[in-house]
Amino acid sequence: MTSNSPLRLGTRGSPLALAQANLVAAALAGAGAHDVQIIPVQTMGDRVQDRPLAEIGGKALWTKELDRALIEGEIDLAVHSMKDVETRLAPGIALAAVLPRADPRDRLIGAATLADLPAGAVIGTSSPRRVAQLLHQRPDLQVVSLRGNVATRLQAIADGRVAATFLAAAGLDRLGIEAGAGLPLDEWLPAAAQGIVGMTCRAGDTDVAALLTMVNHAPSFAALRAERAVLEGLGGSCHTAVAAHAVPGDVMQLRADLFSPDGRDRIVASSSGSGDPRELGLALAAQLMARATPAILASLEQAAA
Ligand SMILES: NCc1[nH]cc(CCC(=O)O)c1CC(=O)O
Repeated sequence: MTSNSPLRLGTRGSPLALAQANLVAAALAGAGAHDVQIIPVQTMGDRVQDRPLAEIGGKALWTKELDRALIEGEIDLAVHSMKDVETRLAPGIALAAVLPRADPRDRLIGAATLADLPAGAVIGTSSPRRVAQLLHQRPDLQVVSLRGNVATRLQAIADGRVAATFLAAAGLDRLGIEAGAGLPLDEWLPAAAQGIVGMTCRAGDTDVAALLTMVNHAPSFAALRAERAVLEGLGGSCHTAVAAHAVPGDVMQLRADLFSPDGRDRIVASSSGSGDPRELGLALAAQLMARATPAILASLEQAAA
């Protein structure tokens, strides 16, 4: 990058991804980088919409093409929903900054509360975490796979194909869609990193890294590191039914729930500390692992395979 060439920002092409890219471009403009070119890149995750993410190869589907575009110098930074970014970054890729976290909660669409769902109702979601959390509280419900972008999933409710679904509040808010009821954090934890938009660049690209550091929101980055460390410690992937949420501060509060895939077993753990967020997350993962049931251990082994 030279000072008079545009900064090329790579993003997925979905409406949500583009909204997030625009937020990053606005933040960069605030830091003096006014010449930002947004470059949509199609990923495998966007192309294959009819099968669960866990089945078609996991989170790397969202990032691989953007990673390649970075490494090959087609773009200077990439913007990601951090919840979709694998725990281990690809070689040569660095996570440089995050925006201030948006609402981290899941929203239930189709009913005001989980208790309001009629017995046996059909719920659409393809997230192993949401399936397990739901069945833990409501084993009577039926779950069917439902993928696609936010609009597709809302349409499934409108069409009556499912009675309810879950969407991240952050995504709905960024798209300006008012729908659903936020699930309280004390009853329903979100995915690690939910609501956090991150910026990656080539490792060693000090010019871009310095610019991104100017827009970084340090408390959200700290929360992200703790939550991602929970996944790291579990060897977690998008197959794993795990939820984690950190509240940053002088003393960070971290909670995580780990479920068996059928939702029958749930391990809850929490901790707080003022040290390294990653160490806090790894320690919490160790606590969870020490108490994991046979069904949970089997699902973690399967996810790692
Ligand atoms: N898995 C798709 C995905 N990745 C990030 C978000 C929402 C935005 C965010 O969490 O920052 C969503 C949609 C959803 O789960 O409803």
